[in-house]
Formats: sequence, C-alpha cells, structure tokens
Amino acid sequence: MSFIKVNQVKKSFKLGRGQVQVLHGIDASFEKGELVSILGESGSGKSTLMNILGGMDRDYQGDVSVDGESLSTMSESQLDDYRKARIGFIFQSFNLISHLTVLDNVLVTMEMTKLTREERTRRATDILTDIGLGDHLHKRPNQLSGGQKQRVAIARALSNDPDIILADEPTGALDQENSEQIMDLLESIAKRGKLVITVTHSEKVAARSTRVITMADGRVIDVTQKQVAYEHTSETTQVASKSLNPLTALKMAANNVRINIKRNLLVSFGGAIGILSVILMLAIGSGVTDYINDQINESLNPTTIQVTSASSDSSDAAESFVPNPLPETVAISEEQREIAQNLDHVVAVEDVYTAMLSTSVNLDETTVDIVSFETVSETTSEDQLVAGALPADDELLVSEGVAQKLVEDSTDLIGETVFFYLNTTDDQNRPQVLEAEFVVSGLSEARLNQDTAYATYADVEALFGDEATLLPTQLNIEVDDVANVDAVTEALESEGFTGTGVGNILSQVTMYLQMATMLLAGIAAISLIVSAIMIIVVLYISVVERTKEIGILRAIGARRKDIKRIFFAEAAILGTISGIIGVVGAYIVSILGNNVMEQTFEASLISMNLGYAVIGIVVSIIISIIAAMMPAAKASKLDPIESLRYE
Ligand SMILES: Nc1ncnc2c1ncn2[C@@H]1O[C@H](COP(=O)(O)OP(=O)(O)OP(=O)(O)O)[C@@H](O)[C@H]1O
Repeated sequence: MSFIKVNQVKKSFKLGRGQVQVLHGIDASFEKGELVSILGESGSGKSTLMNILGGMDRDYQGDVSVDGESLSTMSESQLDDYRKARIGFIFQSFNLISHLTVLDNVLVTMEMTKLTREERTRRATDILTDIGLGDHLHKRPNQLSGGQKQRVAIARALSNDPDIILADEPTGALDQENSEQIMDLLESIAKRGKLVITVTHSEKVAARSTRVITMADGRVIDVTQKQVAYEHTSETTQVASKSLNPLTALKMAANNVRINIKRNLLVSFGGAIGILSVILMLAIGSGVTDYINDQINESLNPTTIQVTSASSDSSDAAESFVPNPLPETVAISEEQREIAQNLDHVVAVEDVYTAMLSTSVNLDETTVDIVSFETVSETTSEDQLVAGALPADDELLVSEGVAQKLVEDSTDLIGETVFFYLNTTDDQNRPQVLEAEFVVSGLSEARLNQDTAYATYADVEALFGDEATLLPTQLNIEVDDVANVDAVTEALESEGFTGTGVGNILSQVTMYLQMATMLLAGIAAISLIVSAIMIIVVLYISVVERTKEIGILRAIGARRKDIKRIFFAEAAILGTISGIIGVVGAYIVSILGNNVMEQTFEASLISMNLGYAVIGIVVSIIISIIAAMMPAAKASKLDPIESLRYE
C-alpha cells in the first residue's frame, strides 16, 4: 500500500454565486524516499493539491490517506497534530516569523510538542548547524539573505522530524546558486528516506526529482519516473503533540508588544487612567472614613452606650433610697443593672452618678454652686482638661470658671483642699447636706458653659456612708464590638433604658461614606470600559497585522486555542502594564495629595494600601483578557490558507 494515496480528489471554490472546480478527480500515490515534483502552469491547481495533502484544507471530495489513515475523517485538532508531527512546510516566500530569532523560528514548532526544553534547543541548534546556519542562530530573519532564510524554513520543516516535506516553489524567490543549494538539501532529505513533494515551475528542479507529476487544469496529465526512489524504512517516529507552551505564548506576545511599544504604551496609559481613578476613589473613600471615625473615636468611645433609666415607675427604684433631689433623674436599680449586665455582647457596665444643681464647692469664704456634677468614668475624656489631671479618689476636678471664682489665678487651685457639699434628702425625706474634703486635681472645660465638677464614684458612695446605697443614675455599657452596638441599644431600650452612644451613629456614617465611595469608584470605573474598548481595537489591529504569522503557526500545527493563547497573553501583558502604571500613578498622587492636605488640614485623606494595588493590577488584567476575547476568537478562526496568502 502506498504511503500517501490520493483517491479521486475534487475541489471547487465558491466564486460569486457559482462554483469553480479547480481539481477534477486527482489520483496519485507517493512513497517515502521520493523527491516528487509537481509541475504545471500557473492556476493548474498545484498549491490547492498541496494544501489538501498538508492537512490545511478539509473541504474537498474524495479521499487522501496517509500511512493508512484517512485525512478526510480526521477532526480539526487531529489535522493540527498531523501537520505538526508529519508535515514540514516550505514556502516560496519563506514565511518566517519576523520578530523571532532564527533559533526561535525553528523552536516554535517544537514548543507544541512534548520534547523537553533541552532536547528542543539541542535539536534546533543541531539542525541549523547542519544546514550551515550555526553562526546565525540569534539573528532575525531580516538580517539574512534569501537563501539563508529558505534554509531556516527548511530547518523549521525538519525540526519535528516529519515523514513528509511539502515545498511550494521553494526556489522561486532564489537565484541560481541558492536554488542549487536548496535542491541539494531537499535531495539529501529524500535520501534520508523522507517523502519530499515540491511544487515548481522550474524544469531544473524537476530534473533533480525522482518523479515528476504534471498537472493541467486540475488534472494529472503526466507522470514521469526519473529515477528510483531512495531507500527508506517503513518506520515512522512521531513527536507527541501538545498545546503551545504558555511561556512561549507569553514570549511571542511580549515580542509583539515590544515591536509596537509606542502604541502599546499609549494604550496602557489610557487603561492606567481608569485604574488610577478607581484606586484613588477607593483610597480617598477609606481615608475619609478612617479620618471621620478617628475624629469621633478620639472624643467618644463608639463601643460604649450611655443609658439612663426611662421608667420612673420602677418599683424597686421607688422603694430604695434615691439620694438625688431631682425627680427627673431616675436611679437605676440593682435588678435593672443586672439585666443590662447580662445582655449578649455586653462586656462591662460602669456606674455613673450625676447630680444637677445640688452640689457646691467651698474654699475659705467663697462657695460656688455647681450646676453639673458627675462621677468620672471611662467615657470622661482627658481632652476637656485645661490643666492638671482627672480626679482620683479624694480628688475633685472643677471647671475653670469655678476656679476663677475661688482664687485669683485659676491654676493656683490645683492641689488646694476644698470642701464639697452634696444637698440631698434622708430616708425621711428631710433635706440633708453631705460634706467631704477633696484635693483639686485639675481644671476642666465647663460643660454647656455651666460650672462643672467631677469626683470618683467611690468617693460619692463614701459620702453617703452606711446610711444608704448609692444607686447610679447612668450606666456606661461597654459592648464587645461596634457592629453589635445597634443590637445592644435596641435590647436596652426594650428593657426600659434610654440610650445614647456614638457607635450607632458611627456605623451609619461609615455606611453612608462607603456608599459614596462605591458610587465614586463606580463612576471612575466607566473609564475602564473605555480602556477595554481601546484594547479591543488594538488587538483587532494586531490580528490584522499578524494574519500571516497566524497562518504560519497554523501551518506548522498550532491549534486554534494556541492562537487564542497568544492573544490572551498579549492582552494580559497590556493589562499588567496598565495596572502597574495605574498603581504607581495612584501612589504618586496619594503621596503628593496627602502632602498638600497634611499642610492644609493636618490630615492625610488618601489611604492607599497594598490591597488596592493588587486589586488594581488584577482588575486591569481581567478587563484586558475579557477585551481580548473577540479579537482572539477572530484570530483563531482565520483560515490558515488565506492567512498565508495575506500580504
Ligand atoms: N480561495 C479561492 N477562491 C477561489 N478560487 C481560488 C481560490 N484559491 C485558488 N483558487 C483558484 O484555483 C485555481 C488553482 O489555484 P492554485 O493556487 O492551486 O494554482 P497553482 O497551480 O498553484 O498556481 P501557481 O503556480 O500560480 O501557484 C486558480 O485558478 C485559482 O484562481
């Protein structure tokens, strides 16, 4: 049985509404060790037949079987593998990939095989050295002569050690001397037991063949055996095929980005603006939120809820001794306190006692009535201190106004011992005045512009002595987390407390700020659509520019998905570049912006972090890859034969 058997192959092309038949039932057979020339006038169908033999064209009638396997029943990917493993193409116009070196042009075929990296490089170097190009491995095709280019093409065709070499006018673009050398090479390949089929117009080429097939108008009109075929074995060694190595795809994509570096940088800058805006919006949003939270937290603790008892009909409270003359201030009973203490998420409860218009301070001859007296607690802020410190036991903190009434220079009062009076009632409801001596610990700002004083809760308890148990008028409820403040406040309210705390206000403020941030980032993200469109346009241009390269890659066995992979790699590179530019830009803007704001408001409102940088780059890559989908699909669907013809 023949190695290649062509059986009644017919091929027609659509032309306008009709069909033009180009091959009219070709029968032929080929053996290994043959150097066959297909001769014929231009337009006689030689290339069409070659494309069918080479597995580039599946759209024909009749059958071609190679080594017993029918090409017409092969799937597209089987045909890709067939081209890769069994066919070496050589073209009249060389069809080298211009941006790859000589070595890489030869390696690219083997990249899609399971050969190891070392083996690939060794094979490519050996073949190129054999063919006389050992000194030109790292040159690019445009640095070589025509003859040298064709030798690179032959080396590429031989790299996967295929059984069949298909050469379409291999000497058509070469002078006499180079043509001779190329024919020598082809002859030596046939002598090694390969099947070499060349399409030619040249009688000289035909004369070197073992057999000449002459075609006219899509028919074989003559077959002349010139000499016996060279010796060969029936053994075939096929390289195992695999997809284009992602690293190679990346390398090819990177080459392409480099070739059009200006255009690609411009596109990347465009994309970077979108990424920069989104990152900045997020960074400003989080900076402003942090700033406002800090400002509120600095003055008030957001996890503390201050509660008073709303229910004046609490029977326990009514029965117990309420050491406060003001009816609107309700004491909080032990039971109520217990309930608050046992609520979920409550970590601590602190007692606070407040007394309005019922205390006074005396030094020497002067007595000053205090409008607002309160025991110090965790929520008492040191910020309100004008001088000195918050009161410890046996100490009193008074507002500056109080001090001014008692001494000439208010700070002189600090360290002085003063008398403190608390007007209250006894258990028979008779007025009584409790008295203690306190050392003034410091001066505070006045609360609501009124004379104010603070002492410790323990001191007030001591003031009442054994006569009565002091009940708090306010509880400071410490919650485990700001997130639980709302829930605890609700629970307290349902237990009859009235609560005020910054935590719930803060969580609302934070939510509104986050909404505003998302909105701004969303608006900024519109520019990302613009950058995606730019990438789509650039990649479409790239597909057109590289149509020929795509044809070459398909001819040497690249699958559709390999072609897609190259375009996705190119998009990923563009995305990474624009992401990096965007992130670096955002960092620069944030440093400059924060510097200016630091000088004007003493606050840095742009809070950049590594997370935003990573998000920026990842989003940029994802957008670019999505943008590449259409151009990549277009590239992968290009017809390999048409693509090779593309000029
Ligand atoms: N895609 C196509 N659509 C329509 N007609 C086509 C197409 N490709 C080839 N043909 C026609 O098929 C015929 C054979 O073309 P083919 O390229 O096989 O000829 P050839 O013998 O190789 O010619 P040459 O020696 O000039 O390369 C020509 O008439 C050509 O116009």
